[in-house]
Amino acid sequence: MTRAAREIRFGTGDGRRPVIAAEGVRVTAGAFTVLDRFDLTVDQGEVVALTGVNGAGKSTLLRCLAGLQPVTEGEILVLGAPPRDDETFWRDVGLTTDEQAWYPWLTVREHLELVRRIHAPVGDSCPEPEALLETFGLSDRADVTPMTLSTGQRQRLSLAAMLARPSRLLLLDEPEQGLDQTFRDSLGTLLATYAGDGGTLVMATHDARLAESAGARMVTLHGAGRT
Ligand SMILES: Nc1ncnc2c1ncn2[C@@H]1O[C@H](COP(=O)(O)OP(=O)(O)OP(=O)(O)O)[C@@H](O)[C@H]1O
Repeated sequence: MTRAAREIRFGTGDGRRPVIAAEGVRVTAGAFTVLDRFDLTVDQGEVVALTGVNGAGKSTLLRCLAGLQPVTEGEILVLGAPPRDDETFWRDVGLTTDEQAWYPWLTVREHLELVRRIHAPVGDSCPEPEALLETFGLSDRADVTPMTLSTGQRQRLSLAAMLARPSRLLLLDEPEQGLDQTFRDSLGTLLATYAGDGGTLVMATHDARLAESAGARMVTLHGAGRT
């Protein structure tokens, strides 16, 4: 029997809040202002959906929250400190972008087992690989390598791998990419469960239905333009 998305549980909370506090964030690229005096506060257990037209600055904001891009002005605190691209930060934070990397000598199942083993002891805080394979519809592809999966199946694996280890904050850039509508609905349930179990999630998305099914608060970015 397939394990339904709503049956998966996560153990992610520790009571600190807000998880994200961004104030007066300004990001420029040459003469172009990408974000201008942007504020965002996200509490533990919240799901926030960043929406807006192409070029509105959603991915840029996610990169800033992940410590991968500096702000020109303003301040960002993530889990109580400025985000920094180091192993301590990434132990707490999961990020998905459209850049995926796989080991060509490991199967789909082995990728999930590897993630779990690296983060051991994981205990009950994360679903086991077999449960993730079922929930993400990858059970019959568990013994092949990721490069032989379809685009949508690889996106499923990417999301499953992120949920295979403990985290306190997930930053997702258009997680709906490549996913069929049925699985998008399951993903919304999974993300809502992650937040319900104490995790915090910020995602850039063009899928209002996914945002709604994840129980997200919508934050619309408008871009800024030439200074
Ligand atoms: N390094 C850069 N140099 C110049 N312009 C940049 C740079 N990075 C981002 N931009 C510009 O900033 C704007 C915001 O880009 P960003 O990728 O954050 O938008 P987005 O809202 O995620 O868009 P999409 O919905 O298409 O993914 C775009 O106009 C982009 O061209």
